[in-house]
Amino acid sequence: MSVKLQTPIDYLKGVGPNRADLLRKELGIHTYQDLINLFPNRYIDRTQYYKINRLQRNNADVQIIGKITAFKEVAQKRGKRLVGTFQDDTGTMELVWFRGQKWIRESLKLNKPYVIFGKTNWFNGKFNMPHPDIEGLEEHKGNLRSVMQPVYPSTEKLSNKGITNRVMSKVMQQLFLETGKKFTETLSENLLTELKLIPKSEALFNVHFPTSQELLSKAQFRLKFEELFYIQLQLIIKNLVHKSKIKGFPFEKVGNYFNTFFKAHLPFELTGAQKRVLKEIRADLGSNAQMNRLLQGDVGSGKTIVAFMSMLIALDNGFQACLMAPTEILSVQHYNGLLELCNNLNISIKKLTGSTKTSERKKIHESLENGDLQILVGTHALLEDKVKFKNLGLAIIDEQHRFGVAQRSKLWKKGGPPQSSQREEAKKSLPSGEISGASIPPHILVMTATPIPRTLAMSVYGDLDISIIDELPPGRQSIKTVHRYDKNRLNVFKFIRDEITKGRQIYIVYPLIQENEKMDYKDLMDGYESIARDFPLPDYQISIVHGKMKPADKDYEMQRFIKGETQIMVATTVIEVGVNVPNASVMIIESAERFGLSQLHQLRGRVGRGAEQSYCILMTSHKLSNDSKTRLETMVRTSDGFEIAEVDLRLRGPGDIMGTQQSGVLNLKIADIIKDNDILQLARHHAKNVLKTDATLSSTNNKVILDTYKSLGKYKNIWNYIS
Ligand SMILES: Nc1ncnc2c1ncn2[C@@H]1O[C@H](COP(=O)(O)OP(=O)(O)OP(=O)(O)O)[C@@H](O)[C@H]1O
Repeated sequence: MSVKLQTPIDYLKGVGPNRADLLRKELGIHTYQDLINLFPNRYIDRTQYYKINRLQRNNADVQIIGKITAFKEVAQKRGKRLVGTFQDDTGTMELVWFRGQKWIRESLKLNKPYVIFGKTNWFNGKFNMPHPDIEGLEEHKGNLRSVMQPVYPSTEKLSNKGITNRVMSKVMQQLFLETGKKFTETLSENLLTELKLIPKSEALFNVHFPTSQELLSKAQFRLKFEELFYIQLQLIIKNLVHKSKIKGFPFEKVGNYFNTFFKAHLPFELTGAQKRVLKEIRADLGSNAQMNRLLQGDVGSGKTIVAFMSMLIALDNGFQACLMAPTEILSVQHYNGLLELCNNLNISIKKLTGSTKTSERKKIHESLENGDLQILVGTHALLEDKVKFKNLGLAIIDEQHRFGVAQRSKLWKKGGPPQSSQREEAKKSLPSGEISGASIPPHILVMTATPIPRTLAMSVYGDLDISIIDELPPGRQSIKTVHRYDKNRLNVFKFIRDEITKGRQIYIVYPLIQENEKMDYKDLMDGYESIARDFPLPDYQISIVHGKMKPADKDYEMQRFIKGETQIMVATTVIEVGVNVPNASVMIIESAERFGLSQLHQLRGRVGRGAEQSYCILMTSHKLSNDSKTRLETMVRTSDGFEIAEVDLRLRGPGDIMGTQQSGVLNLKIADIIKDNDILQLARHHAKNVLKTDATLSSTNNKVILDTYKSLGKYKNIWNYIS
């Protein structure tokens, strides 16, 4: 059987070289197996028949039994059309063909019972059906698709090239005929029995030729479960292998740095969530495995202190730590924040960014290599080859979405040479025969302020451990969010004046979308000028920050705002992540309809960081699309980052959410990451269970799972294994 499924699609009767080419190019179908795994995306109920006198205008999926009583050719502007009079016991209508007329005339017989299927139009006082799907009544009765007709994805696109849905169904029938309808089972007996799943062969048959809704549902459930099960199995195994194979340095103790800070210098009491997450990190760092953890926390939830205290554990064990942020502004801010926290602890900390002067750079390189420097904060400048640590024990990455996996792995190699003394010490505590020092990577903590819907996190980051800070520090007031139109601008400006009089600061953010950069900069500069007119010197001071400014100028403007020397900050989204100015209490987002939901949420997170009541005003001037309306309404309704992320996922689909590209979620053939969330949870639960009792999948019962798992490519196509 396996030989058969690998057969190139050209060999299937009814395909031929032209169709084979189309199938390959347009649908990526090369073999019999690819074809079997092209699942229909919907089904038409073909047990219902219309009567001609019950037709309404523009009915889709209409099926009628009747006969053709006459043909005529009608001249039209270019060429002619063929018209057939079609009659049932209630009336007549017309069938129309604009091409293939000769063949139609030859193959269809007058007065023979036919079943026609298609979309009806109303033209010249009559119903007609152009290019109907047509078959003899007898043939129709014996046809499997006469119950529920599958509609295959993309056939619409290909139907004018000859691959109609009907052709696809025929080809599929032929395929099942040639393969004998028998396919190797790919789930274990235990799973089949426990979950009452139908066998593989039955599922494949019923998904392509369903004979009832009930069987179709069972077939879909089984195949969706299977698809998600193997993705989850793969992710969990990856995580387990990581934990058992990739050794990390066990940070055994919590020492002076941590304890002194905790007892004497903690600026506030930690929230329950911060404590829980710190415990999770502490447990990772103390184990023999390398930590590979994602720290999710909504904007303003207090990730920085967690990051800092994790660094203290590294320092307590004689290791260095680093923190990498995606932008200069953010890394400077992190640096300033951490510098303050380091103040009483006598810790050496430096920052390294693109604008660090060469002489300073040299000093940093030296002190990193000789171990004098304990913490380095910076941008991707940290990844440069010249940056060598003596013994990097913990690397923290803020907002890794912007860095990507390749850069994350670059940090892995920065651990430092194996001969350093702490490394030697740490190695001694590893079980004997483990990986050599050179290949022991630092622990990695990835922080993100963009909540990732749990469903997606499970699929995309299933191989990372995830910690969530789901509690805001006490005393935070919710940010009042409103949507205002351009015509309300005067009121909005009055509101800004009032807030400034109270001593608050204001952000005004303009969109900046790369494709339209020129226009956007013009909008920003026009906006700036108009604000400068309405808020004139010397009463008002305005900062402006955008991506085209030199880093030093940006920093200067940013610092003026942070110090409270300016009251208004006009900016593009460069201030989107992480910027922390507690006195800023109003966020005005211009052309808010142009921002994505998670971006709006991030921007709003820049206010509400102090004790004062804060506001977010979403300004729009244009007519809104439905999606934009949903985005703005969601922002006004809720400030829960996870809820917002769920809506975002529904609106944009997983494809646009960063990080999904590397995962299997985009290649799903039958399951839907959003709609099939329940099946996903079930699949994850069972994948975990199977591995809990039989981690190596070596039991007889799990042999089928092991075989299937082994034949999986790197999620490229989870269905490449039936044989
Ligand atoms: N437990 C706490 N109690 C009171 N204030 C806290 C607590 N934790 C953090 N904060 C304060 O809350 C503010 C936000 O914290 P932080 O900057 O760490 O948030 P964040 O999670 O990094 O958010 P973002 O991703 O938006 O930068 C800071 O001013 C910080 O000092």
